[in-house]
Amino acid sequence: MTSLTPMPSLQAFHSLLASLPGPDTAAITAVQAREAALLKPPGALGRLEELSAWLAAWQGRSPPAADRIGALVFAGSHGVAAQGVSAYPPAVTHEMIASFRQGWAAINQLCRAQGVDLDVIPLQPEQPTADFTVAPAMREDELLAALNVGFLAADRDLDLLCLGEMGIGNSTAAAALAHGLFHGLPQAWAGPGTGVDAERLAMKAAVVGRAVALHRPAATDALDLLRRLGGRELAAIAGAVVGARLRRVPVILDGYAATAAAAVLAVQAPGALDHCQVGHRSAEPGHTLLLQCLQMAPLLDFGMRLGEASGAVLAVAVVKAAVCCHLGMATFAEAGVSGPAEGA
Ligand SMILES: Cc1cc2ncn([C@H]3O[C@H](COP(=O)(O)O)[C@@H](O)[C@H]3O)c2cc1C
Ligand SMILES: O=C(O)c1cccnc1
Repeated sequence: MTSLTPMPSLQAFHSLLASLPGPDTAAITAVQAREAALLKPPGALGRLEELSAWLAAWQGRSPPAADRIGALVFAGSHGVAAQGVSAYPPAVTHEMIASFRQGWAAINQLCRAQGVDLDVIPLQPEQPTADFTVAPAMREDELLAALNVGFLAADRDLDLLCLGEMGIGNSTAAAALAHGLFHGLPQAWAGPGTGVDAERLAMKAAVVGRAVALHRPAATDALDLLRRLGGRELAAIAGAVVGARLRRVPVILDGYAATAAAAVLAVQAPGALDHCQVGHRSAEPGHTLLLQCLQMAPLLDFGMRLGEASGAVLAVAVVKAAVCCHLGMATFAEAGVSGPAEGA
């Protein structure tokens, strides 16, 4: 069943953001009532219990499910890569798209391990965005088109959606977005990405500083910063987050790049990421800062810094575990186990 139609204008996207559906409070209450009756001291499953309630809230049903799980990897090319901000050449973006199709990449194996359906969605990888140190990365029509790619890609029947990216140079775009949205110092937001040396890292931070100095004064709002500093794959992630919200599909975001793309929505419309979890804390230092700004706690902390939705898909194991406990455990009454001691 599909139900989303392309957004005709950026104004339409703004309107959607201003009227996003909220959580299903009856489903939350039902999950919490069952959790309280299950065979464990109340709250003893910690965040697993919270995850069951979160899933139910945003799926709009109790009990929640975690059977049909998808991962979308959006891929795009960045003009800023020509500045030498990555340890790898821009051609890797295109080459990795081919590798995803062959099943050779890390994300292919993680999806197989977790029972997740993978879709790789290229956004004109042969045509880099403009170098944002000299001009806005995208025109308004390009931003709208990329948002729509993500928005419509999220239009599927799923219990959970993992979002990630591929795009050489996009850890620079992520740093510029984070710096543009949350201020601080460019050096705090720029990290090694694919593994640049100290000299290149200093140059990358300078690129981030120059880009934000150029674009922030002119930007009309957070979405306009995404147009100026983002890439097509990052805009597609933002579009997919909104599409999933409308389809009542909870989302797991991947690392630094995916979280920076989604952060645009949080700044534009507080609460816009309430149906999202962050799958892991990336080893990219800016991700920790960004999570603090967003007040989001990652599900895992595995020292990963890959992208490709890898951290989001790995975290699916945790969400599945939450649902298995919620559905499969007996209640005290069913098991005939004694409740708390009197007066304890
Ligand atoms: C072989 C290879 C596979 C990857 N898969 C994801 N990325 C990751 O690295 C890129 C960001 O780092 P930077 O900003 O330093 O270019 C993105 O494409 C991201 O998805 C990869 C990078 C490489 C080299
Ligand atoms: O956390 C990420 O998204 C990330 C980190 C390094 C390189 N590419 C992506």
